[in-house]
Amino acid sequence: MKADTQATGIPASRAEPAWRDTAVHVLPFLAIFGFAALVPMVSNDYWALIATRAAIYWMLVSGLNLIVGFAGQLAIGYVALLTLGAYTTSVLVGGNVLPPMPLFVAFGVAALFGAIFGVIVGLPALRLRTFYFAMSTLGFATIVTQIALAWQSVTGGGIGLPGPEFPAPFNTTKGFLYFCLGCAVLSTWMTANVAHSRFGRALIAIRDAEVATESLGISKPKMLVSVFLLAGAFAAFAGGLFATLQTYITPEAFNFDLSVLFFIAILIGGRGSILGPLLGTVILTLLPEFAAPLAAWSTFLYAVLLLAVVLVAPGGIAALLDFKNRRPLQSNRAIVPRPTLLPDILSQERVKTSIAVRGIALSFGAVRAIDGVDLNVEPARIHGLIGPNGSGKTTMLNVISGYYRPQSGTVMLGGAELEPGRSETRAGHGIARTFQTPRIVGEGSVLQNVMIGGTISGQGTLVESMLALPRHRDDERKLEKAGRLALRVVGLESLAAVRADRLQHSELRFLEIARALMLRPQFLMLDEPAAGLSVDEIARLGELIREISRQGVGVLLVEHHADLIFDICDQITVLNLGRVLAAGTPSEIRQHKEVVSAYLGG
Ligand SMILES: Nc1ncnc2c1ncn2[C@@H]1O[C@H](COP(=O)(O)OP(=O)(O)OP(=O)(O)O)[C@@H](O)[C@H]1O
Repeated sequence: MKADTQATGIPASRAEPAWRDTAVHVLPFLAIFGFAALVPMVSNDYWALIATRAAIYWMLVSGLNLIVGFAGQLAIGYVALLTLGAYTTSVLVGGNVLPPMPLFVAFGVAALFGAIFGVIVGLPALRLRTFYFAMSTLGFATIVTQIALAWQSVTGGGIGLPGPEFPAPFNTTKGFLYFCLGCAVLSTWMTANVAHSRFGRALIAIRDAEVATESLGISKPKMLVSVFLLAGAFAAFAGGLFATLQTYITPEAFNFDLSVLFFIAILIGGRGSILGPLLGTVILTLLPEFAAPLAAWSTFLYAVLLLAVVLVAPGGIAALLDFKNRRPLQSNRAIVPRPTLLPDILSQERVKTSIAVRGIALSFGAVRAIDGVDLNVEPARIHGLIGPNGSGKTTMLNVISGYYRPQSGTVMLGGAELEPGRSETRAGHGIARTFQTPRIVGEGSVLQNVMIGGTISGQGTLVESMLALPRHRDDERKLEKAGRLALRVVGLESLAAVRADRLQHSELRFLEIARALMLRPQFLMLDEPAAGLSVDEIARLGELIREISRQGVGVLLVEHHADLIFDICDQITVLNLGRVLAAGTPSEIRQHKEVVSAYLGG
């Protein structure tokens, strides 16, 4: 099992020997599960039952963690899926509706129901923002409980019904604990595999850098639906185990406190981690045992604990355990790109087509941001787009990259129109971009951030990643190799393992270029890449951009540094108040009277 001890959920460095890296990540899990396995030998049945409960809760939380901790979706009412699984298995095994079903078939059906309802509960996340989505999941939890109460002929209503019984050797306290521990180990392994895959990285990117995710061709709806399926199945399976543990279930067993426990376990554990939320689940399951007189106040206790964690360690348990990122970084770091390595990473297929922008107009209310602009981005050429603040440069870039839908005009690529307002389609056409304000996953390592750029090049499915099958391993090998190469190209390889939010602003700009290169782009659009860079860094950036274009890539460069623009561009378009003021070669633009007086200065 490969799992993390740091806040990102994904191992950052291979600098240490592989076995030591693996051991450091796996040992805490072995210790926790090993300790749980020893409980029946060193204690009584009561504590074995508590350990069983923690294992069942963790099975649910491990799936929910991908939704909350990784994808950042506030699914609070997940007790609904526990309830669904508990009633489905109990009803099917009990034969209330159909002839009694074999136990493990009933668990399979429950997991299937859980997957389907997991998507139904999750769908609002595609449209609703944060708290509205949280409310919708709570609403679902209430509906499920009400159905369990009202549908007496099947669920027994308020009186309830017996949970499914397990056959030997799992029909003893010890046997059932080991069965649940086995399920918990399996769910940890599967979710850790997802977390360490291109899917896990994409989920974190959806959470922290959604706009960048779209530019890399990652489909948020597809990603979210996949994890809703997975988490729903895990939660319903856990529900079946919960019903067995309870021996008899009534709707009151599935109260709001449980939903809060699952959710807070992830928050105090730390976003984007597996070990943190596992520890969070264990702590919250044990808490009422050690604070028995306060058991009725459990929600209050959870809230206090959450508040304490937010105040003392905002990154949760995972951040406390992230020792690697406490080491000080070398100061006076110089970024030294290696443009000569570019042929190894860029696509060798050269396109002859250009991006042709015709008659684009876009207003924001009364502000006419772009007013009938034409321009071409040609392969192997650098096209500079300059103009005063507010002249429409970034808006133009956003129209080409599909973030804005223009009110009129077209963006063509080799004779075919690029779909307006569909940014996630551009990566597939080989169009990459960077952002005026770097959009990165701060809690992710530099290498992970770059690997996110290659997400769509992977071949394996989510299920293959979950089970660590060969295509997943192959994808990871290739992505890591390409990521390290991209970092060498931009000169950041020595920072591969460092959390991205520890980087200097100039380093983030080069990091975004490395991420864009992972798409092996035919076109690269750079939004003020020299902003905040020193003179030396700008010179190196210029050389890098020039070499990128020499490799056949068409570059659109939005920039305020006139020296850089005139130094490296083949063609320049000057915008003013959303219109083309001038277009031509650098020497033509230098002599353009209006440009000189309006923008370059006398
Ligand atoms: N999302 C938006 N909503 C409303 N107005 C916007 C929006 N985006 C841009 N604008 C307006 O459109 C105009 C063009 O903005 P844009 O950011 O494209 O200019 P720019 O040339 O990139 O400026 P800068 O060099 O300062 O980045 C400005 O007046 C800006 O205020």
